[in-house]
Amino acid sequence: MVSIPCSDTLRDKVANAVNHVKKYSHPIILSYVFEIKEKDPLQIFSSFQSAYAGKRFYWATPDRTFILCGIGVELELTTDKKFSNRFFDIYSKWKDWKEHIQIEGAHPIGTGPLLFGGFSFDPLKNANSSKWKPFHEARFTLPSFMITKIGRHTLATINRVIQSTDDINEIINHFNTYEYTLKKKNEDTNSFLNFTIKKESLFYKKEWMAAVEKATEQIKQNRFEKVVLAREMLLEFEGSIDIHYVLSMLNEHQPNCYLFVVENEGKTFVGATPERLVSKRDQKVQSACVAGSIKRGKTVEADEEYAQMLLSDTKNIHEHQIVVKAIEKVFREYCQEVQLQNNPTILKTPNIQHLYTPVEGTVKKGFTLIDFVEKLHPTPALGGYPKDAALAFIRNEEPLERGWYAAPVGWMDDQDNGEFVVAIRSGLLDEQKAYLYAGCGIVGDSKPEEEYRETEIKFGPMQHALGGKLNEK
Ligand SMILES: C=C(O[C@H]1C=CC=C(C(=O)O)[C@@H]1O)C(=O)O
Ligand SMILES: [Mg+2]
Repeated sequence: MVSIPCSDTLRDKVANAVNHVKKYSHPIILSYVFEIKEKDPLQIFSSFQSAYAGKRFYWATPDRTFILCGIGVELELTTDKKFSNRFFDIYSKWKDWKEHIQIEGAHPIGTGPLLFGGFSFDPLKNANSSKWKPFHEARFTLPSFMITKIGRHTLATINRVIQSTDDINEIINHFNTYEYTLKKKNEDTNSFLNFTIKKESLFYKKEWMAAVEKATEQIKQNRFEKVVLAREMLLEFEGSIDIHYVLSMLNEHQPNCYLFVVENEGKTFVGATPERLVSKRDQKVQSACVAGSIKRGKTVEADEEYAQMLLSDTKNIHEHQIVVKAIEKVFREYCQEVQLQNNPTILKTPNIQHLYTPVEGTVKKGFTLIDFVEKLHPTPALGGYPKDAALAFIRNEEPLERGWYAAPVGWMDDQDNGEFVVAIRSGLLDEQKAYLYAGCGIVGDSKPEEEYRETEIKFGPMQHALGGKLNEK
């Protein structure tokens, strides 16, 4: 098992890093990666609750074979730039840092210095509240330390940003202390539901239904083809929401979904989304078209019947194909080879089933992960088509601030590997309040009542994780 080197070697590495800082007049990220005894990342997440609450993140893939748990904030990159600039501003800030990174230890993808964070859905939406303010138009953090679970392997990363004025002994101490903490820490971390829903508020039902009606009329007049309209639900609690409880519930009850948690001081953005925006590993990029929905059946037979109905439903196929067309276009432009199947299959989550078309490609030279994020966001599964007309409609008609809901959330490393999901089936937790979000794709033959019912199903996973009801199937 590899470890932090003995103090003499570590002292040499740190001295080297300090020299680099002096030579280039730029701080450096020194990153140590080593394998540790198998640990449960959920336990790690919660065992740092008291000392690091507000400074953690969590990420798990749908099959849970790749998990990240970040603790502490070593570096924070934010931007309040509008439009696409929010993507490129973050990218260029990270690019500056990439010249000043030193990694020690074998570091498979998903270990070493990586940023975790996300982007706003639409910087042009007027914010009437300060609800999402600390999240900025984009915010990414480099954790002080991180656990990466890859299959059965558990790896630890300890990061330190070294400034020219830093004391060598203090830096060495940083690595030794975190190494000790990571290897030893193993508290009992069971948590129980000790908060209860006091009040549930749904806003603007009439206005939302009217917006759906208006959208279908404009679609029929060919102003645009599709728009995604979302709703907000506010839950108020007796007692403080325990994020470890919420995350454990999502982990257990939302298989087949990505899990993400972004803590930002007093606020936490959390969700269990089935939808990948883009993943890039070396030159391979993958995305997924997830749009078109139907409920789960109570029996295997009923469930299959619903799946077959969805696969042949013209309204849902249309809703889905608009997404396929848009994602395919980006892949054809940025990739040299593109693979996608002709017909959608079914993606089932415990609450709902979706039409699903995965897309894969080999990236053309010169295009980066952020190029894909920028170009894809929002896909017509979250915004609509054409993009600008749909966004303008959402901005004017949707009675809520999306913040980071339906926007890209994920991670990226220093070698341009990373993955972003679209942050749906999610909520913003703010002390004793939780704001939940759910939307649906509106096309010409959408019926407001049916779309409303679809959003009710989509609120289900977060409502349940917060101690509320699990939508009956
Ligand atoms: C916008 C959401 O779902 C999207 C993703 C899958 C299916 C969708 C649909 O069928 O309408 C939506 O496009 C949401 O869950 O908040
Ligand atoms: Mg739909």
